[in-house]
Amino acid sequence: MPTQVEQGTVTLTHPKGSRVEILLYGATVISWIAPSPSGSLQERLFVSSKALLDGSKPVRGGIPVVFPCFGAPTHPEHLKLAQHGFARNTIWKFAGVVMDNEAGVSVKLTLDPIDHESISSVYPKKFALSYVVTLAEHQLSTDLHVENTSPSDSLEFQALLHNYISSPADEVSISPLQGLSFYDKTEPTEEGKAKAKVESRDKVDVKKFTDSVYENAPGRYNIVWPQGSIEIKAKGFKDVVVWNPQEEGAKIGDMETQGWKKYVCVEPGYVRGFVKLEPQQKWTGQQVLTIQSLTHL
Ligand SMILES: O=P(O)(O)OC[C@H]1O[C@@H](O)[C@H](O)[C@@H](O)[C@@H]1O
Repeated sequence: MPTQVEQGTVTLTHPKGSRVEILLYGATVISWIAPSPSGSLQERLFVSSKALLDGSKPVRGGIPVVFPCFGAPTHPEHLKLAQHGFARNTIWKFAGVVMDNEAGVSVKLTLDPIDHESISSVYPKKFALSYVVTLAEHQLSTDLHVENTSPSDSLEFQALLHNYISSPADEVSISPLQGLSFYDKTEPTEEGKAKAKVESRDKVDVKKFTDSVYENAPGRYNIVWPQGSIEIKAKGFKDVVVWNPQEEGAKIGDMETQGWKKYVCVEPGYVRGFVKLEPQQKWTGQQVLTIQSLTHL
């Protein structure tokens, strides 16, 4: 059975051994196992050993879904929402298998605010979310679909797929980001955070505390370390956030000891400004994570 739904978790398996686990809570992908080019199966996502998986708080790791605000809310319609919005801590519905063939297996999860008083009480907008997760032998795709179901109001939102890519943080490099303008959230003052910088590095590392929001990014990123490489392709997400807290991570309650050494986040998003959907319009943001052979680089 390539798809199993049990106890709030959806598990997809591929004949070649790849596997993905998705919690209905937050539609959070909490595990992606995929073979390296040499064939050995490896976990590709970091989840903190202190992460709570019981639905009491967003998962520290995997791929939380950020919607409708990124970071602390700034849009007037989002002011009652928590950091990164409600999609990552709401229970989604399993809506069925979308595809199941030799190439891969794909499922859909949905979130309708009508089912959640916790959302409609703070965000009385009409919209529908669906999330399609597709597993192939060396690849994981996650597509977020947003529909404005209102007959009369527009919908403005931000969205981001907050992957935690398992990798040695002190050895990774991320490219190509050179020449892009970015906002450095590690700057101590609001003025510093709001001032655009230009990325001068050919290969970006996260050896120090990094929280950078690159805008109008190319939509294709390579994360490379001595033993491996993952490519991220993004569509609909014009920005990308590179985050690793380094020692600042010790302040995060559900971060395991030195957990920040085990991952890098390279998060495709639409987070500078807002996607604006007119009544009945739809939008899709997609990320495709692919295990790469180092010899292809
Ligand atoms: O602790 P949270 O809410 O999961 O957020 C983690 C990080 O998420 C990143 O996307 C943000 O750029 C960071 O500023 C933030 O610290």
